Amino acid sequence: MPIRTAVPPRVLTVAGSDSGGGAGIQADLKTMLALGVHGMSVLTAVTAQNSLGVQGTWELPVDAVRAQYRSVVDDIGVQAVKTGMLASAALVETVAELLAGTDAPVVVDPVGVSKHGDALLAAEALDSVRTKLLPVATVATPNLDEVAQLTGVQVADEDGMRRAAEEILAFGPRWALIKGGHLPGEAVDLLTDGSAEHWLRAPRYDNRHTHGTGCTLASAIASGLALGQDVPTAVEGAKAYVTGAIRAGFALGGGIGPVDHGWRTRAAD
Ligand SMILES: Nc1ncnc2c1ncn2[C@@H]1O[C@H](COP(=O)(O)OP(=O)(O)O)[C@@H](O)[C@H]1O
Ligand SMILES: Cc1ncc(COP(=O)(O)O)c(N)n1
Repeated sequence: MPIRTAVPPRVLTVAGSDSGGGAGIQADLKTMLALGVHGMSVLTAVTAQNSLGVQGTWELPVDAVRAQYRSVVDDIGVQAVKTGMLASAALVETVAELLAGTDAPVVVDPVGVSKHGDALLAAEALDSVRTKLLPVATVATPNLDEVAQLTGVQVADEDGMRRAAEEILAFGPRWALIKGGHLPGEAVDLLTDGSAEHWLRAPRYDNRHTHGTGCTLASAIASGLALGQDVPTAVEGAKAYVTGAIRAGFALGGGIGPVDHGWRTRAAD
């Protein structure tokens, strides 16, 4: 077999580790593999986590985050970046400062609380997310709890999603993707840059195994951007991927199981 010379686009996730393998760094790298890009990681925190909740969290020192980022960017290079759990104000500010220096598109998933209600971001870090991290985002992907934390807007319907998007865009990201996964009915998300409005609709699967949906969606968007897609195309492809992964979610553990990142390669059963 000839030695391959072409290289895939490279995508970097800056996020926390989920020992259960459903969310965080693990979800991000699995998504990237499934979507045909080379995934790389800057670890910000380690969680002891499973389908029942988060049993422990350990943050990495800011120097360890800076060093990982420099190792990846200075040698291998990145075509897109995704951020997830950043844990503390110091880590949010360090990551925002590093990303201010990249030309690559940045997808910010402003992770606040896990599906089980465990805090993944210190309350005093919210202001750094608003003023330092969101301004460097190409796309910000808050869920409705994160919208409430960041803007105070309580979304109950699609008009509320529009209001939420305006408030998120005011912090400076180029696009806002407001995820309506926590509303009843269809799984509806709103993508907007303040002028164009794209509504993404998918059937809601009555599947409680949704651990990692937000991480998966944001990593899939970053993968699409690295492959050269524009933002609406990357978001549309990511929505289709996460919808399939939710539909195929695994009943692992005694609580909320993970989505199936490999659903496209697994035979239907
Ligand atoms: N039960 C479900 N069926 C289909 N899509 C869903 C379901 N729950 C969430 N989604 C979709 O999954 C993606 C992640 O949304 P959400 O669960 O709100 O994010 P997070 O994981 O950050 O809380 C969104 O596109 C949302 O519409
Ligand atoms: C390390 C880490 N990062 C992110 C999430 C959010 O994922 P979810 O909202 O699906 O619990 C998580 N639970 N753990």
